[in-house]
Amino acid sequence: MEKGLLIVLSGPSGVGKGTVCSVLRQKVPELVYSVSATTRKPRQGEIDGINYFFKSREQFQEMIANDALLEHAEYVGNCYGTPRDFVESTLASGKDVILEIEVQGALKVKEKFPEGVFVFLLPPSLDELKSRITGRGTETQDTINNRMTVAVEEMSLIRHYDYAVVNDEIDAACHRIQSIIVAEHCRRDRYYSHLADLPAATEKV
Ligand SMILES: Nc1nc2c(ncn2[C@@H]2O[C@H](COP(=O)(O)OP(=O)(O)O)[C@@H](O)[C@H]2O)c(=O)[nH]1
Ligand SMILES: Nc1ncnc2c1ncn2[C@@H]1O[C@H](COP(=O)(O)OP(=O)(O)O)[C@@H](O)[C@H]1O
Repeated sequence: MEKGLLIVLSGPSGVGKGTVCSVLRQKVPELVYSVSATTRKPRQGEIDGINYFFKSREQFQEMIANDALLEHAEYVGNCYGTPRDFVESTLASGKDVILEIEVQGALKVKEKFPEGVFVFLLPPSLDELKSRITGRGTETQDTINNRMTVAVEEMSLIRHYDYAVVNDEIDAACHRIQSIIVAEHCRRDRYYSHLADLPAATEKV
């Protein structure tokens, strides 16, 4: 069976990754979202196992020691990581998986899955980024400042990505990502055996 596509979506805090991902999941229900582990405290309304697997530092270290994470990174004082088994088994079953992760983790995934599709979500401007993260109302002023500093560093790594998508309008950004997924499937179809009868078919013409 063909493996599914691994789609990695990164972008600075507040750019709209979570929002775009949840709209994308409604539009493309067959796309499987990987739930990360984190040591960050749950925000109001976040549910363990749905938004994240919320872990203590000790539990997170244990996951690392057991090689249970495909990648992990520290981001503004908290640890985040992608559970390995879920991603590998879902891809092996032929389904597409989307990871919503920061840049350091994405670059580690790229080493292991160079065939992955790496998409960077950009804000229309830095001013708009700051007003989105402030408007969300989940972070203290200190955290917002730290995240803005990290955002600028992160954006300098965009050259490692295959695609840049500006999140000006949510639906337009989702549409662009859907187009990327369709295009990547078409690109990979060049190699796969389900087209094996094509030469025979063309010979007949
Ligand atoms: N490396 C890595 N980063 C992750 C993972 N899960 C989430 N992140 C990233 O960690 C950063 C902080 O996430 P979070 O605290 O939820 O803040 P938010 O993305 O601004 O809502 C974001 O850039 C996430 O994309 C993961 O499994 N691995
Ligand atoms: N295209 C957009 N236009 C305006 N606001 C947006 C857009 N995308 C996301 N937002 C808002 O920006 C804030 C941050 O979005 P969120 O998805 O939490 O970002 P991230 O997951 O990248 O940190 C939220 O309040 C969200 O409603």
